[in-house]
Amino acid sequence: MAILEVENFSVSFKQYKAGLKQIHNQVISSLDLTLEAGKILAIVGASGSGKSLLAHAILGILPGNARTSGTIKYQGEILTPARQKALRGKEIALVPQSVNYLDPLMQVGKQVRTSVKISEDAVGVQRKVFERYQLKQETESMYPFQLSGGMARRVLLSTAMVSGANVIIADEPTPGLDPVVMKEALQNIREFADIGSAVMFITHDIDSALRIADHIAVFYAGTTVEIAPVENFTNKGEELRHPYTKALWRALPQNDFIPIAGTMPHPSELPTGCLFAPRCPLATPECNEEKPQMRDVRDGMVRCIHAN
Ligand SMILES: Nc1ncnc2c1ncn2[C@@H]1O[C@H](COP(=O)(O)OP(=O)(O)OP(=O)(O)O)[C@@H](O)[C@H]1O
Ligand code: NI
Repeated sequence: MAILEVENFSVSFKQYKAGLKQIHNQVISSLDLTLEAGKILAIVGASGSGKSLLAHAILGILPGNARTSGTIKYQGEILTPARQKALRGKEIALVPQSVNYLDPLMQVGKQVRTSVKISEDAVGVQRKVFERYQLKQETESMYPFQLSGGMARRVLLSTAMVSGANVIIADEPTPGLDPVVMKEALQNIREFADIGSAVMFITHDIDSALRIADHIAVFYAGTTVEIAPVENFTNKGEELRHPYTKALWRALPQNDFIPIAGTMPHPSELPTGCLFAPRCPLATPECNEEKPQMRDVRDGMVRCIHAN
């Protein structure tokens, strides 16, 4: 069941440069995606491709100078700024990357309790979740600066878990972890889906996405180029649809380990046609004419006129 639907959604920033020259940064373009209950959609893409901005758009925490168009619906109804504010941290929760999201001046137990539903026993729920994540009871009276990295990660998970949110957005929750801790962190994210939440898992790392996600959305220069079931990431990538997804897959060390030539275009200088065309081995003159629409191909979606 679709819980969150992003439809034809775009985000841009107007910025002034020296001499009052105005530049227009199109950071998310015509994006469509859907989060389903009990499923993980991983958002995979290079740095600067717009992953965090999408998360912030859903939560309603974009910077004030951002302009948006298109719609985001939660349980079939449009998410207005007022609704986003009311649902944030309750029905739509963020698992942030960094402990900096915690209030440095508040004991962490207390912080977690503020996310417990009003109808429930806050202290009891917080202690239970700390036990679940193997945080000793004395942790509750610590301040964020006293936590180790691992403890901080579990406190952040606790906050999302006690909220009982229907939508969990995890933005790069696993950078720089050793393999054992990584496995646990990924398992923790999977658990949110297993108890019925719709999960958006943002990561640079295709490998960790493939370990827990149901579908992978590949981001490039502010939009999805492909949404594919994880099973398609196999062998030489024959089942994948977009040349960029195939190239990303083949670039992994366990595959051909061949980097993709060229760089992603900056949001102020997007090509008029297909955003990937300047780097694409399959590009033809038509690719430069207009932006390809996202279309259904087999059991996935792709934005490429040549895909089949
Ligand atoms: N407040 C802002 N004003 C103008 N441009 C911005 C602003 N915030 C982000 N951007 C631009 O939007 C683009 C997308 O940024 P975003 O943080 O969403 O990328 P990301 O995919 O999350 O990258 P990373 O993997 O490094 O976290 C970048 O080019 C960034 O410079
Ligand atoms: Ni980011």
